[in-house]
Amino acid sequence: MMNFAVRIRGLRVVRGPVTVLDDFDLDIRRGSLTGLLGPSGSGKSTLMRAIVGVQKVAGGTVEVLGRPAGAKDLRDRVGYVTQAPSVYADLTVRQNLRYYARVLGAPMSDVDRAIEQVDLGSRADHLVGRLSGGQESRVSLATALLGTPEVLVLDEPTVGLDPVLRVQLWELFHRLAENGVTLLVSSHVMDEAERCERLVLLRDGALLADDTLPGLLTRTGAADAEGAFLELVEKAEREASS
Ligand SMILES: Nc1ncnc2c1ncn2[C@@H]1O[C@H](COP(=O)(O)OP(=O)(O)OP(=O)(O)O)[C@@H](O)[C@H]1O
Repeated sequence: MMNFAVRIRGLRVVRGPVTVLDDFDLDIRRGSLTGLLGPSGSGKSTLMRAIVGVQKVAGGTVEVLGRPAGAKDLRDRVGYVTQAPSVYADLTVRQNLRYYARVLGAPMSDVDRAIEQVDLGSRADHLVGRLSGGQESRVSLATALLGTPEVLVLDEPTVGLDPVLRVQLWELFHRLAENGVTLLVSSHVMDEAERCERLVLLRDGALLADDTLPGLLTRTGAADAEGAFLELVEKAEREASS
């Protein structure tokens, strides 16, 4: 049994004039909930795109569930939610999910289950175009839960959500991980870090840390994830200038 859901070695991604990731390595254990943190522009979305196989890469290898990222047979095993809404405004929540279930070949019984998981039961027959931004992003998330994927890659799923909903979504992520799903969840909100088993900190496309929160706090002497991140940034800058 392979222990890693994602294995990345020597990944290099160039977008336009920018080398976003260079000689990048990362392993993600199966069934883990990993937070991908870093400031805007640090390369989080690019890394996620490489993992789901929609990013052109200039070098290195990305393996997901033992297969090359983007392989055809990974299609229904890997769920991906981007920051841009991917659902149809002129369809209801349920119609959107039925459509995606059909495209993915997922059972129709998944539709109501996914709607409940993102707590949109009371909005199931509302047009997506009439929902709030946070509700709409939960519809996108629900589409990724269809077909019970083994790996979920979620790009800032909690942006624009109120604190109560954020907590509920993190509880859902934990439940999924307990059931063996591997989750990679990006955020630029450091306090969300405290909800992950493992934290991957990115800065300017470089891996600043890949550790547990307690490990990070011990290593940096900081009181919280934000402090640890700042300490690691300063350390990297000291090393770069010496
Ligand atoms: N289509 C593109 N063409 C050229 N450069 C790009 C493109 N998309 C992103 N980049 C550059 O790649 C770098 C990383 O971007 P990326 O979107 O991966 O960061 P991010 O950490 O996800 O940021 P955010 O939190 O703002 O989404 C940035 O410097 C950005 O300017």
